[in-house]
Amino acid sequence: MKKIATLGPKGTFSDTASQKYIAAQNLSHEIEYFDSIKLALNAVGHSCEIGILPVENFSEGFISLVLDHLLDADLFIMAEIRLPIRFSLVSNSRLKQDIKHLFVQFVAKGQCSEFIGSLHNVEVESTESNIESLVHVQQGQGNYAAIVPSNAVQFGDFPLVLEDINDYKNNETRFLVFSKDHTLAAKQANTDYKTSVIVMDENDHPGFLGEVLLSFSSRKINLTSIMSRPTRQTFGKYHFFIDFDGHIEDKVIALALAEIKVNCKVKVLGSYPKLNAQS
Ligand SMILES: O=C(O)C(=O)Cc1ccccc1
Repeated sequence: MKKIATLGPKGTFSDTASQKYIAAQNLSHEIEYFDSIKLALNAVGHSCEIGILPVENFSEGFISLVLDHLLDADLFIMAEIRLPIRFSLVSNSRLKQDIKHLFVQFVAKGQCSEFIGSLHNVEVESTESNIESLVHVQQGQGNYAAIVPSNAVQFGDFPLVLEDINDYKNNETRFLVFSKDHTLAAKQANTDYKTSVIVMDENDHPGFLGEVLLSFSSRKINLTSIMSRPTRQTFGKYHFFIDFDGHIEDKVIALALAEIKVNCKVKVLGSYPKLNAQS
């Protein structure tokens, strides 16, 4: 049976995103859970055909670990998934002020930073997944607490449950569906597409970014995000992750990319249906 690699264990937001994708696409894939985002990414094209991992939170921005993996790995983006994200705090203590040790997944930390800032004299420990945080409290001492997906806890599970502790009420995370297979799905009519590329300035030259942006703006191509990541070779050199509206097979997009390729290396990560929050 074909497999999807995601961040485990069962019950993580990545699991929820994977289940959502399986249902929407009517897939019969089995989910294989990994202990970290990195391990799940590494499994794509090996034990699993597909990987589904978080890439961007609407308040915190991109998860660098995932972007950096895309630089080196030969992965293709097949789809995006958007998921509403709500966090609760659970604790074995009855009172918030009795909490001494907090477990929080490293992506969740930034999304609940105001709440975490309201805790005093608490040791904060990063975890790999929100369910790992939950398990620490289920198995741990009285003064332990964890930030967990709200749908992972039920009334009465813990002496203390504080709901909706995320900094922004309409919190959302975007997940990407990755594969090693670069075959583009046939472009559907009446579907809005988005394309992701990495632009690398091979021969560092003045005006590089301005030229790239002009190739898009002069053709009225709408950029939806631009993000720089250090090349990790030397200070001051960056790769640019650029998302824009349109499909790689659209004439204007092909022309823009051909122009950019004259001076820069371009890695196309994929063209996939663009989602809105309700999708
Ligand atoms: O740990 C999880 O549940 C994940 O899937 C990672 C994550 C963390 C915070 C927001 C979205 C996804």
